[in-house]
Amino acid sequence: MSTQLPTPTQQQALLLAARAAQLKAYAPYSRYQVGAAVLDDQGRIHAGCNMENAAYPEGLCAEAAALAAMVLAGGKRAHAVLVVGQGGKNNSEWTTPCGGCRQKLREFGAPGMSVVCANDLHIGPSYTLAQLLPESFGPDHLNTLNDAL
Ligand SMILES: O=c1ccn([C@H]2C[C@H](O)[C@@H](CO)O2)c(=O)[nH]1
Repeated sequence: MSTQLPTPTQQQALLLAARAAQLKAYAPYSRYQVGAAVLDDQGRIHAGCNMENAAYPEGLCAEAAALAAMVLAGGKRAHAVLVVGQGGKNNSEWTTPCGGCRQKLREFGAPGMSVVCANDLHIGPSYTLAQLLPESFGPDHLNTLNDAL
């Protein structure tokens, strides 16, 4: 399976959308604002931001919000996702998706989907989902359910 790195133009479009979303993040508790943008099977981009809650576990990650926007718009598969968070000291760090978001991306990722990590200043490394979530569990394990789809 070949990895589908987004083109430089697509990466820039994803970064712009994710950055715009990041600026709208509701993160009063952690003060860690995250934006995410997914490129769907129709070439469209859907963005999301994190949304925290006074009851802390009820918070939502940016990747989950972006995937929900894709689903709402009728998108079926994410071909690429870009996540942007704060870059830490000297902007030398990148936000990588949390474990729960890796599983959510597993549900909607096209084969070879790339996960691009960025911070306020730089586009950083890209990963495949297989790198981020090896030996993963997914819809194909639920054969009986799949038969009904
Ligand atoms: O991949 C990630 C990692 C963290 N967060 C959010 C959750 C929480 O609101 C804040 C700090 O963990 O960042 C995301 O949105 N995506």
